[in-house]
Amino acid sequence: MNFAVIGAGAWGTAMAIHLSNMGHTVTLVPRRFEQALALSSSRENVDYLPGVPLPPSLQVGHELVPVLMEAEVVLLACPAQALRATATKVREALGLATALKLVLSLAKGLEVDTHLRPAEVIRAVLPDYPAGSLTGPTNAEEVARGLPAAMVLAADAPQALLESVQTEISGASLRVYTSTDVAGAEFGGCLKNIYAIAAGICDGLKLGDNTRAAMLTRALAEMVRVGQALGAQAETFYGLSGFGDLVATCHGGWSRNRQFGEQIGAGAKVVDLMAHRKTVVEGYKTTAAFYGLCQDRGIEAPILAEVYHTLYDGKVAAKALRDLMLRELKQE
Ligand SMILES: NC(=O)c1ccc[n+]([C@@H]2O[C@H](COP(=O)([O-])OP(=O)(O)OC[C@H]3O[C@@H](n4cnc5c(N)ncnc54)[C@H](O)[C@@H]3O)[C@@H](O)[C@H]2O)c1
Ligand SMILES: O=P(O)(O)OC[C@H](O)CO
Repeated sequence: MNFAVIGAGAWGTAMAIHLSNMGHTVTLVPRRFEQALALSSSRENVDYLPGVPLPPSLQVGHELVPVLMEAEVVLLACPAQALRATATKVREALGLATALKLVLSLAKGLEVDTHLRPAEVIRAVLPDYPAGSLTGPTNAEEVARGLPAAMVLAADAPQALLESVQTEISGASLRVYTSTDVAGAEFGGCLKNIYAIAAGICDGLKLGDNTRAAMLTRALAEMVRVGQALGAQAETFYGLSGFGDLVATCHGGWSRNRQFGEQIGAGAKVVDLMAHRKTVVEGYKTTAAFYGLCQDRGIEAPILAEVYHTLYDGKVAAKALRDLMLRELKQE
């Protein structure tokens, strides 16, 4: 199959490496021309995924027009806040002669101004193509190194198309499940970043395993409540895109969302952390988006609300935790 991966951060690069190793025709298209040149010459993404060589068969492109003439599946591998602009570039470069069958987001965040999920953003920009997300517990470096992982392919697309893409992406190192609950799969991937920040805050405050277990369990309950209230199916949150990604991200020493929370728990200022970032922490803006949604719709999400107050209102993390602990008591 012919894949175009638009965006060459850690995750786009890792997926391009995986697909290329599966024998597919893959073109990785970085945002900047200089990055395309650097990747082509060094055959390594030194900025975002150092230490993993690009397979010789992986093509690095810069011009979208020729790439999109051949691509059957386009993976949009940028931060959530850049998804609309990236999808717009795709729309502008798509000619009448295109093989395109499916557009997938790899991003895990809501668009902060509109509160839209990734597939909704894609659909708004590219209404003529089936859209969805490829999501789940997948740290880029592990996927790039071929360590076994599993994911969910959720899209509003004909089942035969979903199954054929599932087959093409799956192999001994990546097992892909399909889902038609696009909202549930996407909400899971977005929400877990907020709770990974919360888990990191607990680590930064030097709390124990009991705190972490309590936080994760209540976070899952909150994900189900928020997701269901927004139209997703509860059971999706117990799968790879929900529980699976929550566990991976909250435990993973590598997770940028968890590390960000850990620094806040240890006393760092959010503005300072955001000012010096090169890589994306999706949970930061996505917390604001979900907080707005929950306020608008009257959805009770106390952990999410405390993360919001910690990130945006200068609330001290230890006070946020204490307020969660001292909420009114209730049945589980
Ligand atoms: N890294 C992972 O392990 C991983 C795994 C699964 C999903 N994701 C998700 O994939 C998405 C991309 O993450 P990543 O890890 O590849 O990011 P990254 O932090 O490694 O790189 C950021 C990328 O975004 C690009 N970028 C920054 N601002 C942009 C803009 N305004 N317009 C277009 N592109 C812009 C940069 O050029 C770079 O390619 C995120 O939503 C993330 O949650 C990441
Ligand atoms: O490093 P993070 O926190 O962005 O997490 C990356 C992936 O979403 C894990 O599945």
